[in-house]
Amino acid sequence: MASIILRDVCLDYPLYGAYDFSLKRRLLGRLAGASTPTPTIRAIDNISIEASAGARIGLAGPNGSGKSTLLRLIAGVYPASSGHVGITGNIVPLLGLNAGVNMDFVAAENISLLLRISGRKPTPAMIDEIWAFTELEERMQRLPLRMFSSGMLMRVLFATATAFPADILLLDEWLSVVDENFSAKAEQRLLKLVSQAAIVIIASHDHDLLRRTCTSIVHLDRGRIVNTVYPEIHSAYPFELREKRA
Ligand SMILES: Nc1ncnc2c1ncn2[C@@H]1O[C@H](COP(=O)(O)OP(=O)(O)OP(=O)(O)O)[C@@H](O)[C@H]1O
Repeated sequence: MASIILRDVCLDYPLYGAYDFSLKRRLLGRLAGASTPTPTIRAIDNISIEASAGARIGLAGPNGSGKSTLLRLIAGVYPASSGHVGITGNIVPLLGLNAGVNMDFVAAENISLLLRISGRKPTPAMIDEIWAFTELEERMQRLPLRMFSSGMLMRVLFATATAFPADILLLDEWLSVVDENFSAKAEQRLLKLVSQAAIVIIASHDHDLLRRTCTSIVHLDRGRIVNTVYPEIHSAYPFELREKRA
């Protein structure tokens, strides 16, 4: 049974390069007996959330409030700095372009890589099916991803990430660069994935979208939960995928 338990979770990003970390300065500091802790920024500050099957959670809040970081933490991209994180179920994170890909590898290799990261053993048939969904020319399978336009890249990543059902689906900025034709097809595939997933978490600036689709909306500010509201009417289906970003 899918579940998410976050208890008193904090996440600090190290701020490499934001200060003077020259070797000379650090050596002098060491000689003088001073310790030089890496400065950090607290992006997630003491957050507790529990979700079980059926939960549709919206994350709202101004730019920099921690929505994307929280999704990445749940996806396991970043470890928590403190607190307890308990996740049961397989996660499909749709967290934007480039996550987990190597732009110098050819498209087919990247599809294999992404499938392996998500715990599957890629077969030629799987890769062919994913490629067919992209509707890109056959020859492009053997080109490095850096030669793809952003829309083409999005097609490959989307087709791969949504190829298998998820227990937990995480949605951040998504689909904004895909052209009209692909978008309708992608929307159908995503709606199917949303309806099959036990838990869905959506980060968005579109409050109408969140009210229509979520069982609860968590408002964040500076990494903290300000409040949680429970919209009375929601539906897992009629959802507009083109988010309005602030
Ligand atoms: N890789 C990083 N390194 C250091 N700090 C980061 C990094 N990513 C995000 N931050 C900081 O963490 C905080 C939360 O950022 P995050 O991207 O999670 O916010 P957000 O709510 O998703 O914002 P937006 O609505 O603009 O997408 C911000 O203060 C941001 O500057």
